[in-house]
Amino acid sequence: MVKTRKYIVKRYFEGIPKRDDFEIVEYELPSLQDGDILLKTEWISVDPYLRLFNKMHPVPFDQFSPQIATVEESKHPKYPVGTKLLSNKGWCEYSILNMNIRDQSLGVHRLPDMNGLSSSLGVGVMGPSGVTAYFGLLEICKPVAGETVVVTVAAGAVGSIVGQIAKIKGCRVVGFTGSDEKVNWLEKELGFDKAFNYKTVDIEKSLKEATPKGIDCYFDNVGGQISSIIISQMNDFGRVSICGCISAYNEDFAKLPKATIVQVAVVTKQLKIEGFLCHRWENRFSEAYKELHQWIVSGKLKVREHVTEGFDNIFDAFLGLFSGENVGKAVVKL
Ligand SMILES: NC(=O)C1=CN([C@@H]2O[C@H](COP(=O)(O)OP(=O)(O)OC[C@H]3O[C@@H](n4cnc5c(N)ncnc54)[C@H](OP(=O)(O)O)[C@@H]3O)[C@@H](O)[C@H]2O)C=CC1
Ligand SMILES: C/C=C/C(C)=O
Repeated sequence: MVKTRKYIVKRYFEGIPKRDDFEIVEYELPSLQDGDILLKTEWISVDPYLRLFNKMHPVPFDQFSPQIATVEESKHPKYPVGTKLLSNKGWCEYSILNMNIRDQSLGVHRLPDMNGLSSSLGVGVMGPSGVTAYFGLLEICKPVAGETVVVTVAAGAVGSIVGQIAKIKGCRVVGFTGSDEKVNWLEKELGFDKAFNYKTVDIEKSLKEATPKGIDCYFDNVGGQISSIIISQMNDFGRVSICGCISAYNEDFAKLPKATIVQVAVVTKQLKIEGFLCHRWENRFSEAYKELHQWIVSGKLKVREHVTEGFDNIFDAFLGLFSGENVGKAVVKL
């Protein structure tokens, strides 16, 4: 018998998530049945969308999130001991999956070939964050060399990849982020042409100065007033990829502060604005992994992880997303 622990959401979040919205439950897993595999979790991803989709299930529910686990015992011939899987099994130490009766909501995938890279990247650049940046930028913004790309939440898991892909494609890249340390990292290490701390600069003025040829593409991770300002400064036929709006996730959507309307700019500049969920390109993920991997090993794409250690610290790692603690992808090592 294997003893395990998992986080259960016992109450919906109101405002910023609180530790006692969760309960940690310890229990024994049953013995394996035909088709079952026993998974030992190695890496857990904490993501803004856990906040956004908090009310998707009736409470209580097991906290979902991407995680990487290794098969420790197997009663399925195609998943021998040692196989590494990415799934949405969430915040738990061990779990059992039946691979004959596949639960689609768990999104179980074999880890792509990491060729020597850390398996933790399977929840980051070689996983959901990578495909979000890759397809969200290339398929929706379709940046062309010489164009100007702006990205918000630029030092995060998705934004830091977006900016670097745009540079690889020959664009001028401007990023907004929440600290001077992050600004330095973007400019000095990732090669952004310009980055700003949105907490301390005049956004409208700084953006104008940093984009002398205007803005052709905007990758929006944040929503709110900063996005309205960026959209209002776009060039004719600009493209906006709406990836997320983290500035609103802890707010009551019915009482959100007003942001400047963007319709005037959208109509007069004939902008294209499209939201997306990364799963849209699921059947093309391998294409993205191949190219992202090549960029990483050739040194064109730099990857940074913000690693928290230990099952008991998962909640703190999650909360850190909303105060800007992480630089790069936030992951928890079990
Ligand atoms: N559409 C899709 O399929 C997907 C969408 N997403 C979205 O992409 C965005 C980025 O996610 P991800 O890269 O994983 O997370 P990050 O690694 O970027 O972590 C969160 C960061 O958000 C910033 N932040 C937090 N609260 C606020 C706020 N109130 N205002 C402005 N910035 C804030 C902080 O950075 P800072 O210091 O810069 O403020 C923080 O470090 C999110 O909106 C997420 O929902 C992610 C994955 C898939
Ligand atoms: C799958 C993730 C979606 C968002 C909006 O974060």
